[in-house]
Amino acid sequence: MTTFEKTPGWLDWYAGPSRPRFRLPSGAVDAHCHVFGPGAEFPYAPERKYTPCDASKDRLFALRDHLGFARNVVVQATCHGADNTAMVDALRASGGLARGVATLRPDVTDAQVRELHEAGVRGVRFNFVKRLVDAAPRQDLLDVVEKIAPYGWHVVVYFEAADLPDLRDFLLSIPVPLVVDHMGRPDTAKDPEGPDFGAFLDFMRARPDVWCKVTCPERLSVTGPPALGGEQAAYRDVVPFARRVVEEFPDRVLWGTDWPHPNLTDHMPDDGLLVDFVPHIAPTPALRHKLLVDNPMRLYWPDAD
Ligand SMILES: O=C(O)c1cc(C(=O)O)oc(=O)c1
Repeated sequence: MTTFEKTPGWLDWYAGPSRPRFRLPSGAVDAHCHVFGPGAEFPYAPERKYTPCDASKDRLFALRDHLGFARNVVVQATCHGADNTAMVDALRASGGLARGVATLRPDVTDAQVRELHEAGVRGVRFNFVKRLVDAAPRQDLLDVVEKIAPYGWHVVVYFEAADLPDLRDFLLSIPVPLVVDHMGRPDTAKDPEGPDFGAFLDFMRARPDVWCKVTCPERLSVTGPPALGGEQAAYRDVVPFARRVVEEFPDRVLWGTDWPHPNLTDHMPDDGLLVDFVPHIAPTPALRHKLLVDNPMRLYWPDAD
């Protein structure tokens, strides 16, 4: 049995989250969350940039039920590299209530992609955040796209706002739908109406199949206050950014908890209070239903009734 020592300063997920005041619509999907290990069963990858606390599928499913979600989309975390075993184990244990996003190397075989598809994987993640992964050659990424395209998968992309100008043309050349993590990580100290976030909105306008996760206020907020201690006005500086995206692109936005919140250094949010953030960025019941139910179902469970 392998034991792992957490990265110094690692913040564990919040035990005992509150029950959200905002009642999620029936059938809501937590469209961005992860499992970590447990490391003794599913060892962390040698090439990882951090070693997390364990965050098992059982904990994830308990949180799903506690918060009032019906389904999860489990995104492969970089601490597991391209070994998708823990994520796939969660999908298989979910009874069809979880879909997945994998990390793949260009030498993946068609049989392996098919097996992942059968387990519930519907996307592949390309990570351009330098603190999380070593850069992959673009040709390798295009080779992966060629393998997944026949299965109707999409590409989830994670990048920092400063890297968008360099990545834009490459990303827009990828011939399958794109899903951007965490709004392309805007600098929320800047003006949401300014040129930097404008460049991100332009990127979304460039193709009708670019989607956006309006997630991670706890990561993007500069001024807080944190979602702790019953705070109902958490992360207010992030609201105008997320709301702009939700209002302009109501049919291609997704939301998720990001549990178990890798690499936070300031505080670990109460996930119940994070759910209470949603009505601030999606102010009407119709927008919330698209964000939490219709959109993720169209992308991840298109054949469900
Ligand atoms: O896969 C990960 O390691 C990862 C990390 C972060 C982050 O550190 O920002 O965010 C994510 O959504 C996923």
